[in-house]
This record gives sequence, structure tokens and C-alpha cells, in this order.
Amino acid sequence: MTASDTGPALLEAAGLTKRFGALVANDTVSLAIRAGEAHALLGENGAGKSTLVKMLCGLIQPDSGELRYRGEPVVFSDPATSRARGIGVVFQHFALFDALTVVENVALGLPKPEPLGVLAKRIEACVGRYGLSVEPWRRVGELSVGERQRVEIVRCLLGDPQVLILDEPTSVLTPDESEGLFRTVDLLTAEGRAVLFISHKLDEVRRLCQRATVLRGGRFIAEVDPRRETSASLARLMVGADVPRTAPLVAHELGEPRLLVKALTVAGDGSRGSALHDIDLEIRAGEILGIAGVAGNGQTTLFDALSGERTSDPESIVIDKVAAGGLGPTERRALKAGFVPEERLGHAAAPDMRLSDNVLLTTHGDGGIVKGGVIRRAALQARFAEIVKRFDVRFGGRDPKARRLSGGNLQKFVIGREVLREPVLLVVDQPTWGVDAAAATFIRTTLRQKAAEGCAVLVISQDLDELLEFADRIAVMSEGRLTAPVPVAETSREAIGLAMGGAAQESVHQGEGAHAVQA
Ligand SMILES: Nc1ncnc2c1ncn2[C@@H]1O[C@H](COP(=O)(O)OP(=O)(O)OP(=O)(O)O)[C@@H](O)[C@H]1O
Repeated sequence: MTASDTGPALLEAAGLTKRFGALVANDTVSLAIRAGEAHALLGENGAGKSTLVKMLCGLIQPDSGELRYRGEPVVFSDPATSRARGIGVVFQHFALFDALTVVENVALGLPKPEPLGVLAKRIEACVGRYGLSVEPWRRVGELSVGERQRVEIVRCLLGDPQVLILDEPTSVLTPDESEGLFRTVDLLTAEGRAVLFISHKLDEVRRLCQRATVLRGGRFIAEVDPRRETSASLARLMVGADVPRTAPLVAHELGEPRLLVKALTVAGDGSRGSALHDIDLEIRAGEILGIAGVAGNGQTTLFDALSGERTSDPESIVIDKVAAGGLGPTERRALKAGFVPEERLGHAAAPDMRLSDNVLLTTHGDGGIVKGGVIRRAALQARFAEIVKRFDVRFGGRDPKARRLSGGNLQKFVIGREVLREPVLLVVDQPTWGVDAAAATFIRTTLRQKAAEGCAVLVISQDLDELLEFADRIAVMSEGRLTAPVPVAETSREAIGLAMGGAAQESVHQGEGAHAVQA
């Protein structure tokens, strides 16, 4: 299908403006989403994409401008009204209850109650039709982020939406899962539905979408056919200038082991993560170890075990020569370890606390900011200002609550907060989730610099290309076990992909991975 032969406009924004205090988050923005198309919404972090989406679904009201549905002016006073008219949204932050099953969560969002058995059958039918993999009777707390996202998508699809809005849906997915989602999107558009696709992954946008609207600084910049653009030309439209590439690797000596993990075994806790079996790894000063894997294979438990949210045998985790397995997060931070969890809102940052107080959350044990139990406000403000400046964290106002930040800007803030603590060990789960191309480059370059300065860095990421680009060695997590790490130069995308599927438990060396499958 070409951009010109897509159907009539289903949902239109005509000159929408939204202000937050002095900040104009959307300035007379127009957008038309047509029947049968996948339409990308592009822009840097803070460009105003989420604000526009929130107006399209009635979560917030525009200050001026008009919404039209099938050519008629409409007012969506709340999300229930837009849902009833056929607009479904899957946000970056999921609204699911961990303690409930998938089917119970879906039931909570229904306009009318329905027996759970009947609903489970409807979920199974929807899952089959759109090629999604979701088990209705599993507890949401046991699900990976990727699985939770599929629950949210199914929940939306059960409402029979004509327009489905997906806010950065692939940032938490493996390449295979993303391909699965694209097939779902293709099926939906073939049925004449429209999909609005927000993503920072420009290759995907070019592969999936027939049209793209670009925002910059809250303003409409262009509507283009992304298939006729390059990733560089799209990025240029978003940024208004050329986007830098990741700095080349600076050769440096490796030092002492900063992190030693020995025979780490942790039971699954039934809510957040699956069990770990006999994990061994070592990261030396100056090194970046990447951990790849399909979400839900124990990465969350590994993060929790390393950060001290789950304790283990004291000797099973050694940070800078100190047995740390039995220590909690604050004690591990006192050893100069820093942790960036996957979920930035709610885990890495307290949504209703101001940003400066969120700085305090992980720096209260560092001598410079709290002394003798007293918060040194000036030092805290100085650190806050430094994070904002060095990591280019953009927001309206002086010190907003964390929940007011755009997703990518909050991610930059959390990374900056941990990096500026000058850690000797940094454990980062999904470092560039939701950040734009320029910020992702900046974050990877920063982590490399930290390694060059002698920090040991462990990066858990579902983005294989990211790991291949900036890790020194890669190991794969599969069913709670970790393959032996191998240097990036000695492995390949294919070998890692096979190990991610559990095909090669022993190693991700190029030859051995392929061999294991043939055997
Ligand atoms: N409720 C709010 N109060 C104050 N400022 C807000 C609020 N919501 C958004 N903003 C600000 O509006 C601007 C646009 O944010 P928005 O979340 O729309 O960006 P985005 O393009 O979705 O970014 P990202 O790619 O990082 O998700 C940002 O500067 C953000 O801090």
C-alpha cells in the first residue's frame, strides 16, 4: 500500500495546543490517522508525542484546536469515551495488577462484568487471531515486561478498536517478539484498522509504517512516507541537525575484578522473577559485560540479586572484594555500586516525588549530600543541576515530580543520577529503553567512558544490536542459567539468538552455537 492510497481519515488532530504552565508541549499540532495504515509518530524525547496521544484518547484536554473522528468534531472527555468510539491505547507504563491473573486484569477494564471462563475463551480467540502469545490464567506478577505488553494489547483488542495507539511498543521486545508484533500490526491494518506507532527505532518505522508525522519541540515538522526516507534523514527531521554516532571504543587495560558472582542460586519469588541456577560471572574494572536474553528468563531476578533487593549467600556476590550477597541495596551502594532498574517510574524513581528528592533516593548514603543525618540542600541542588545539565534532561518548571517527565527524559535522569555517584560497579537493566537515537548514543558513550575510567559495567538488554555495539563480552540468560561470556568479536547475532532460544546452553561462540543446533 502507498501512502496516497490509504483510506479516509479515522482520527484527526486539527491544530491542537497544550500548555503545561509556561511550557507549550503541543503547539498547533495536526495529524490525520487513516483507515488501513500504520502511522508513525516521531520526535526526540520531550518533543510532545505522549502529550498528543493523551489528547487523542481523552486523558487530557487540549487548550485549543479540534479532534475529529471520521470527519466529525468530537470531544473525548475521558479515556472511556474515546474507547467507546474505537480508540485503544497501549501506554509505555502498564496499568496491570501483579497479584491478579491476566483474565482478572482484563475483566477489570470491561464496561460490563463477564464470567471469567467466557472472557478467557475470548482472550484465547483474540490471541489466536492476531498471533499473540498470552496465557489467560497466569498471574501478571510472573510475566515479563514483553508478556505484560501483550496483555495490554489483548485488553485493547477485545474492545474492537478502529484506531490502536502503541506507545513505544518494541522498546521492551526481543527482535523475534518485535517481528511478532509487526505481523499483528499488519493483520490489524489489513482489516482496515489504523495503528499509530510511536517509536525511536527508525528502522522499524521504515519497515512497518506507510506514513510518519514528525514533531520537534512540540511543533509539527513534516508528514513523510518513511519508506522513502533513510534512518538518518528521519533523525535529521526530528533533531533539526545530524545525529552523532557512538564514540569509538577507546582501548584501555582491564583491572581487578569488581564483581564476582559464584554459584548464585536464587529461588523464583512467584511475582517478579524466575529462579536463577548456579550463575558464575566476573567483571573486571574497565569492562562492559552484556547479558542478552528473552525477557522472563531470570534477568529481573539477577538484577534484584545484584542490587540487594533479594539477598543470597554472602559469598555468592563479591563487590570490590567484599562479600555482599547478604547486604541490602543501601549497603551495596556504600560499596560504590550503582543500579539502574528496568522500570524507571515506580522502581528507579518515585513518581510523586520531585526530581531533586529522587536524587536523594540513591545518594543519601554518599557523604557529600547527607552528613550526620542532615541533608545538605545546597549539595543536593548542585548534584541535581549537574545531572540535568550533563545528561540533557528536559522538562517544564524548575523541579517537577518524576511523573511529569517524558519517558526518555526520566531515563536520562536515572542514568545520570547513578553515573554521577562515581560507582566502581554499575548494573544497568535496559539502559536506553525509550530514549531517542541521540540520547541512546550519549548513554552508551557515557557507560563506555565509565568503563574506561575503571568502572565494571553490567548491562542487561533485550536490544542485541546495542550489546553487540558496546559490550566487551556477552553472555546469554536462558531459563535462569547463564552461558559462559564470550568476547563480542568471537560471537554473532545468530549464535546469540540461538542461545536466547535455549539452543546452546554451553556457549555463544560462533561455531559452537551453530553446532549445538545441528546436533
Ligand atoms: N503533566 C505535565 N506537567 C508538566 N509538564 C509536562 C507534563 N506532561 C508532559 N510535560 C512536559 O511536556 C513535554 C513533552 O512531553 P511528552 O511526554 O509529550 O514528550 P515525548 O515526545 O512523549 O517524549 P519521550 O520520547 O521521552 O516519551 C516535556 O517537556 C514534558 O516534561
